[in-house]
Amino acid sequence: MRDAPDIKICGLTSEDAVTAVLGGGASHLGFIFFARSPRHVTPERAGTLAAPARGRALVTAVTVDAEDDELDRIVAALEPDWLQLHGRERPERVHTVRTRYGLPVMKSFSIRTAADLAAIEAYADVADRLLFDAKPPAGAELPGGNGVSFDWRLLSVLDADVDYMLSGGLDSGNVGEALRLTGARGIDASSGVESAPGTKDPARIAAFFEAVRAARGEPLSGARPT
Ligand SMILES: O=C(O)c1ccccc1NCC(=O)[C@H](O)[C@H](O)COP(=O)(O)O
Repeated sequence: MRDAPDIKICGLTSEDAVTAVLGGGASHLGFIFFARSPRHVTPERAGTLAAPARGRALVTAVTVDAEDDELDRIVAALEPDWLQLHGRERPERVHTVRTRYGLPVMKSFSIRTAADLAAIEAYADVADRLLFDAKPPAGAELPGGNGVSFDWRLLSVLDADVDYMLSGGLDSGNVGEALRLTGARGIDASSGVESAPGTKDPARIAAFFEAVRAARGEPLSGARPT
């Protein structure tokens, strides 16, 4: 059987959500630093929320075309394990960020068609991991967290050694199919585990982890032998 996929739950804004995500067994917690997002948190608030995750899951700071001074504040207050660059950062910028902070960088790509995958080649030597998200719908305010999926079959052309997280509209109802189709080594969800934009729902979070376990043929947490 494949290794269990990394699971990142993104856009955490409350202690209850952090507890639910850690309880589910997330490998990564994501905090959003983008003022227009309903999931935006300050670096200081993210640092407080992330405290219980230390040593249990990797803390990821999600930024969008951030300048050095903003990244300096985030890194100082949050001490993230990963930086996720979710804007239009060019390979040179990814390299600069990675070198400046000495942290691994996950670079996001907006995917709608096969042609959108051509961009990844230029990042092969500068990004530690890729994240494939759906291209935002026309008129969307946010570059991520839109709850829309792309055609996962597009990823079948990738070499097996391309390390990526799959995101975009994942929820408990479709994550099993997404894993089956892509074999992704990492998955990322945000709005699919919310009851309203920016409000994570512990029951939906639990259902998401159960769906991943079910897809892997693992015992469900409610059905484990005592
Ligand atoms: O989630 C946001 O509000 C957001 C805002 C600005 C940049 C990135 C953002 N999210 C990044 C993520 O990694 C999300 O988890 C990813 O886009 C998937 O979101 P969803 O489709 O809602 O599951």
